[in-house]
Amino acid sequence: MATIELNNVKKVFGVDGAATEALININFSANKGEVIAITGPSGSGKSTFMKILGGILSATSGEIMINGLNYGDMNSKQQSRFRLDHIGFILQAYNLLPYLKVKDQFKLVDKVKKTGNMSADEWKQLAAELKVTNLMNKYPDELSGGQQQRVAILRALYTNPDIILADEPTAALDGQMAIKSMELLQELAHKQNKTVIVITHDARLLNYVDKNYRIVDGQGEFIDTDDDVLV
Ligand SMILES: Nc1ncnc2c1ncn2[C@@H]1O[C@H](COP(=O)(O)OP(=O)(O)OP(=O)(O)O)[C@@H](O)[C@H]1O
Repeated sequence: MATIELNNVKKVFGVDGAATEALININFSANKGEVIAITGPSGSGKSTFMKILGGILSATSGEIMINGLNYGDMNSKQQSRFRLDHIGFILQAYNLLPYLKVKDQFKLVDKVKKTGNMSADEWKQLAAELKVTNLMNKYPDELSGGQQQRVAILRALYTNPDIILADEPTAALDGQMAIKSMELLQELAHKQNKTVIVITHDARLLNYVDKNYRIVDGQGEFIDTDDDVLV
């Protein structure tokens, strides 16, 4: 069974004359243990696709199945709980809370999700790998973009999600750290059987993915990962 399945998904923003068809007819599936790149030109629908996948945005029509459950059948409370338990988001805006020091971002997670998070040892080890150990007493606005992005990766992985949705997770990182982060995501998929879906414009990262789902003008298809068509 696929972990994620989208059938005939459509998303229209606005109404009548002002309507934008961001996604026209999306059919997509992802399995456990896979890293899938989402590529395509600017404005083609990639972020919209990712938001629908993560339940941040609802589809205009179509079916979204995650871990065998129909997302559309859940009420908003069930959807929030499902997201917390199963999905790790690494978004462009880093989703760190501005009024909390880095270390307190994790304490907050412990309050809302009391079980199943990383152990203290796992957390320390990953923090060291991502080079964020010495940033724990800082507020997000005291960090560079790359530092915020690395903390956001740690924060997203802290809950041990089985699905990781990342919107350009390496955009603010230097080359070496970008590769290291992709290796980390690939390892999580291949060794821990997680599903990793990554929007990227960076051709180098295609070396770390199993499939490339390309979206153009709201329509998507799987293409060969050797075709490094990104824009
Ligand atoms: N909240 C919104 N309201 C109205 N239109 C929107 C909204 N969000 C996105 N769109 C439109 O939907 C289309 C797809 O946008 P989307 O952000 O998904 O593209 P993208 O492929 O992620 O682009 P980029 O690579 O530049 O981030 C665009 O035409 C965009 O203007």
